[in-house]
Formats: sequence, structure tokens, C-alpha cells
Amino acid sequence: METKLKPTRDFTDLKYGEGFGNHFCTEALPGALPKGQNSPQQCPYNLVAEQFSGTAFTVPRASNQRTWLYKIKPSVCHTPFKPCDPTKYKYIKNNFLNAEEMHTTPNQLRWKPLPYNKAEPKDWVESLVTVAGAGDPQIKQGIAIYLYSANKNMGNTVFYNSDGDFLVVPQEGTLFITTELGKMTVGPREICVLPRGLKFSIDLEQESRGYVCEVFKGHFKIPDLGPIGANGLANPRDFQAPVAWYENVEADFTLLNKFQGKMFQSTTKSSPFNVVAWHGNYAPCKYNLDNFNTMNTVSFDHPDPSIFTVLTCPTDEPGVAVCDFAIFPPRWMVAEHTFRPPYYHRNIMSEYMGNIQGVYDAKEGGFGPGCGSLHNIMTAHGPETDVFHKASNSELSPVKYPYENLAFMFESSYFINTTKFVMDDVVNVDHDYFQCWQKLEDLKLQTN
Ligand SMILES: O=C(O)Cc1cc(O)ccc1O
Ligand SMILES: [Fe+2]
Repeated sequence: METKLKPTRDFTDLKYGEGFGNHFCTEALPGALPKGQNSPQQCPYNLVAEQFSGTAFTVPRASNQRTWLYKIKPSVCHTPFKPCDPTKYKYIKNNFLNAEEMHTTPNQLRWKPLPYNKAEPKDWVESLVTVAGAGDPQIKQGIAIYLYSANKNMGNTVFYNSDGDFLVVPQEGTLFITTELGKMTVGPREICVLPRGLKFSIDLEQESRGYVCEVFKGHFKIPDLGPIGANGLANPRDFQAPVAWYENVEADFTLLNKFQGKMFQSTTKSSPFNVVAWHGNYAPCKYNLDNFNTMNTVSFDHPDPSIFTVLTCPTDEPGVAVCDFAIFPPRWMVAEHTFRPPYYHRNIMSEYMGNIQGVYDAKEGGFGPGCGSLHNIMTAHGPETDVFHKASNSELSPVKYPYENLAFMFESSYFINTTKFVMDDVVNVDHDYFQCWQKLEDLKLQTN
């Protein structure tokens, strides 16, 4: 039976600020934001000013990100960090260059959904399982891909990640996220970005599962639109940021930190959610994927999936991503004289895919909601045998790729290694995945 949970804090009637990357001004008490300056000698309500920066001070203005917080107490009020019990977060690993702990293979990989731990319920951070990744947070190069399967509230356990931004993709259950900049709910068919350094705590109302992509350098942004023009795909106005919210609570809190891939813990005597007002453009955001304005061919051929990019975290090389987050959204398929599913391909990028809901058109079996797959750099992949035959012979009338189907991809320019533990015990790896293409061996050259 499913566990019934209740979020610790009140999430009714939440308000949001609107727009991607905006400079928001928000206060939970009237006049709490200082007027005309960031750091007055004394702040309104005896608050303390603190800058929270997401880019180096000196990056060009267009990409500069920082927020000013007005807090009941500054963030320095905590006991010294100690390493966490190594058994507690044993599936959080960011040492992707370590051959001892990582698995390297050019094979196509696929996994079944991450199970919930019913015997010993896990909160969101405790439930994180690193599936795959590249690089190392120490040199700010790379990416990590995790699954979560949480069935316990974090409550007064507060987490911040020094190593990068988290892009969270819920597959089952709404997340009730309290951040130091305010509260957000994020459910399936929605996503959120929790930027590097942000303190947050996640509560639940039911067992909740999903995917996380962490980028060790840079930040996610909405992609340039090129010839598409000024509108389309994920429109800026549909992104939402929390508004200032605080709790003035004296109690024991645990403060967790992922720092260079290792988990540390300290305590505070009052709530870290003590930001009464803030202004700036370094903030979490959420986005409803149903607002995605999908573009597709209205003539022939299958466009490259970059046309479905919701967010991208660029590398230093223009057009090449640490991670492109693309979705396979509901859309009309109208291409004439065309093989309509994804073409067979070998890619210069690595592709981790997940399924949020329904069926993915290239894989009608074995890739249900909660499953994952990985096709590394130059690893051949494409539709399974049955899909190939069906799509090669189907009548090409306009068809709606239904609302219920929603898969996504984290596409990265890095070689991706998997953790050793996802190759055996933690997530069920599908040892027979390769079989879905074997019958294509029967294809014969036809010369008459
Ligand atoms: O491999 C996949 O299923 C993802 C994908 C989808 C698509 O429409 C085109 C290329 C591609 O890699
Ligand atoms: Fe692909």
C-alpha cells in the first residue's frame, strides 16, 4: 500500500514571480527590501544583508547572476561541517574519472524504474542514486545524472549543493520544495532548477520518483531560437520563481552540503529559511512542460531533437552543451514520405533518456514510465525492430502523438560513465536491451 505523507509546511495558494532570468524584487514583510542600496548600515527589521552569487563578479552583465538576501540571521550561523556517515548517502558519487568505482562501456544501456525503499523510508536526498556522469566537480567540468525515489519528508533537514545546479524532472508525485527564496510545488510534467548553493528541503504527499541532472559548470538557460524567431519552444514568461517566504523558528535543523561530491553535515539552532526579502536574478525556477510551444516538420523528414530543447547548459564552445534538456512532447506528426519515428543514428553527444508518462515512439516495449536509457558517444541506436517495420509500412495520415506520452533526454557532449552499483544491484539493468534490435539482422538487400 502506498504511504500517505503530508508536507511539513503550508503550500496552499502559492504565488510566483513570472519570467525566465528576471531580476525579481520580493518581500514577505512590507518595506523589508532596502531602498536604493544593497547593504545599508542597518537593514529594515534588523535584517542582515547577504549576497548570494551564481557567477563570478566580473562576468559580462548579460550573464551575471546574483541575489541579495535580507535574513534574520546570516548563513554563517552553523556548527562546523563534519563528513556524513558514509553508509547514509552511499549512492551519491561524483568521481566519474575513478575507474575503480565507475563502469565504462560503449554498449546501449537501459534500466527499470528505481524502487522505493518501503522497509526503510528515504527522504529526497537520502534516496538519490547516481546513475551516470562525467568529469569532476573539483575542476567544474562535467555532469551527474541521478534518480530519486523518496518516501519520507526532509522536514527540518536542509540541503545545499556546492557542486552545481540541479535540474529536477519528477516522474511520480509532486515535490513540495521549500527554498531559502520561497516555496514551489513541482509535479510530473513540470521541472525545476535548483541553483548551486541554494538551501532547500523537499517534502512529499506520496511516494515520489524522478530524475535529476547536475551540471558542474555554468547554468541552464533557454536556448537561442535562430531562424525560429522571437517566440516558440519554452517561452520566457512561462518560467516561475518563488516569492519571498520565511519562518522565524528556533529549533534544531540539520544542514547538509554536497561539496566536491562528498556529503557533509552541520546543525543550526534556527531555521535557515529566514530570508524575509530578496532581490536579484539568481533564483530557482519551475516550468510546466505543457507550456512548451512545439515546432516540428510540416513537410518531410524527422527533425533533429534539438528542436525540442527546453533548457540548455552551454560549454565554452558555442552550440555545444554540457547538457541539453529536450522533451518529446505531444504534437502532430504530419511528415509525408517519411520514416516518422527517430532515425537510426550514432551521435557525437551522449544521450540519457527517461520516460515521464506513457509510451515513447521508438520503444513501445521495455521503456515505461520511470525507466532510463543511456546511449553514449557514437553508440548506435534507434527504433526497436517492431517499430521499424510498423513505421516503414504505415499509412502516413496526420497522427497526433498523444498528450499522455512524455519522454525526455539529457544530451551531453561528454562521455558518460555509469556507477558500478547501477550495473547490478540498485537499479535493475535490462540485460536484454540489445535484443530489441537483433531481428533487424534479417533485413536483406532487394535488387528486383
Ligand atoms: O535516441 C532517441 O530516441 C532520441 C532521439 C530522438 C529523435 O527524435 C531524434 C534523435 C534522437 O537521438
Ligand atoms: Fe538518440
